[in-house]
Amino acid sequence: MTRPRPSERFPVADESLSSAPRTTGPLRLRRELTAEPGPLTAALLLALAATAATLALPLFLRDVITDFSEHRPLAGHITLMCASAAAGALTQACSGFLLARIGERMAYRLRITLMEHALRLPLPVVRTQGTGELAARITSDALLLRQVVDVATQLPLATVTIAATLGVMMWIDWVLTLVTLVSLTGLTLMVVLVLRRMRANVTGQQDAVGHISQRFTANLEALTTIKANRAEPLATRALAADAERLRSVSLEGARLGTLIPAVLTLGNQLAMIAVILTGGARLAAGDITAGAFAAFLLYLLQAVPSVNTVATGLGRLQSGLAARDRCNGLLLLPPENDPADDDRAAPTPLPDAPAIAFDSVSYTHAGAGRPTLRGISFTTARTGLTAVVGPSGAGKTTTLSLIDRFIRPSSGTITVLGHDMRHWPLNALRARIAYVDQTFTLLEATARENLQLGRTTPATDAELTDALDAVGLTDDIARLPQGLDTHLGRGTDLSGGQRQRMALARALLSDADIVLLDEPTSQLDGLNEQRFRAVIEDLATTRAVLVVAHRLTTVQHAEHVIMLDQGTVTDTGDHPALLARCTPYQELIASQAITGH
Ligand SMILES: Nc1ncnc2c1ncn2[C@@H]1O[C@H](COP(=O)(O)OP(=O)(O)OP(=O)(O)O)[C@@H](O)[C@H]1O
Repeated sequence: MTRPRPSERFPVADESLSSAPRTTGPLRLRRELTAEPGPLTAALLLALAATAATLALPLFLRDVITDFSEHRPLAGHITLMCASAAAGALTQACSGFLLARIGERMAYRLRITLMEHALRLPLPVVRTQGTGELAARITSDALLLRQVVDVATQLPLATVTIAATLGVMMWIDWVLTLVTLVSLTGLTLMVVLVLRRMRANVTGQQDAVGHISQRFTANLEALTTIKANRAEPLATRALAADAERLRSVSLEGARLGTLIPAVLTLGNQLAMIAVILTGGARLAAGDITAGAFAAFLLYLLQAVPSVNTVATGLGRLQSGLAARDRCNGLLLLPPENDPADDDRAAPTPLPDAPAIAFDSVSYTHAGAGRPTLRGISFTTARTGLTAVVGPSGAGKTTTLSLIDRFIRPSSGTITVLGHDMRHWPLNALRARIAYVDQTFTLLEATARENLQLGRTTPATDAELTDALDAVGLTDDIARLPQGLDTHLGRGTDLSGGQRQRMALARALLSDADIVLLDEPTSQLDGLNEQRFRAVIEDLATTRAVLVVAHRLTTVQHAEHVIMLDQGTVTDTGDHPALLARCTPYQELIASQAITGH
């Protein structure tokens, strides 16, 4: 089975980006910065040219002044000066644009990699991480990383400038150069100390950003409950505490940020004092001429901006490294599919095997004190309706989650269409199963796209119409502003019952062998419930339908009922048989947890 290419999973606006190298495994900053060596070299050369043009200006100015004093024509040198200024501006702009382009492309690749990886994480891991925390990686962390790109040209240029200046200084006077180097080493040590603290601080800031966006997202998702319970002040207090944490850690960052220029100024001044004192003594001793000493001081002053550039560049690099570590915290979480999935062929279903077979399966939710499922065993036929019943918290949803491999058993074996679940590549397994969960969430996409999720080939209009008719949604969809092409979510939404029927229509349109339905009638009225029963009975003639049921009407029509209680299978059989012999089942019916609507 081949894995879809990135451009198939995420649409690529700029075609050239689909061939841009993408990160696999942990993110490495150097590899990312040098992912496009051609444009990066061009940006570096253009920046060099801009620097050269700027450096040439004083020389032309000197010539113009000489022309003035010697009454020679000025046109030639003025033209050269203007051309040099224009070339400097142009090359600087081009270099800046190239760098911005490299940075944006790097952020694009990074965001795609992070989003793709997050979507492939196991559901329990995503829940533990938190949606807001994960979202912060593709917003603020990616932004920090994007800003590191400028450093890729600034640092080498400034380093070359410093090295060249030091070379000339060494040529003028090696003793003074040594004094400068010792002073600069002291300065470097101080800056390194501040930078180390800055990196830890940036990590703290980004964690605080993730924390606050997590809580805010969770509150927005629960807004109806918050409003209904007048819990806005409570929610605001918790958010304010997070905002306070972010403020305090950011202030500490700002304090460190202001330390760097202060340390630089102090270091530069100390270097200058040391050089003046030593130079003065050498001048008095006749070891250096006044002209050479003046030239040395000028070069020292010229090196200062480059030293500052290196220090601020290293500061940005620390922020980038902190963001890289946070991104790697996500990228190093193992995805839910096995690494070997890509190379594994999907097994062929065995004709006589049951659709699903559980053999002594146990499962404990992460963080739960005791097992949710304890050694459950059952089988379901290749076609027909199986109802899973049991009191609330018995483990019904957990059982369905195991079948679609959202979670993996702690022990025991699950067989799907005759093959151990571990032998199915994840995509191939899920292609065999249609799952309608309790939330009936719609994607922010058109009604047509929502209906066809999970299909390998697009459905024809006739197939869509048949599915909508079967679940009684034809009129509801026709009333939407653009019918099937109406974008759902945000402004235009469907009711709970309509969404439930959309989910059922999606199951109808799928070519899955197994259909899992988790309490599919909870939001349906009487008429739609009858429709629903007809649909699942129809589905069950050709597929295995496993339904978590709370209504007697559904259970009565099931060929097979699995009674779960406190994580164990209490009994299996058809409705009359269980009613006759299974006390927990009788109690369930009597307590009207299964109602006779
Ligand atoms: N993500 C989770 N983390 C920890 N425990 C969980 C998690 N999800 C479910 N549980 C626990 O597992 C047990 C079984 O939950 P499950 O959702 O499977 O029950 P159910 O039979 O479907 O219940 P209901 O009919 O109320 O939907 C419950 O006790 C529940 O508290």
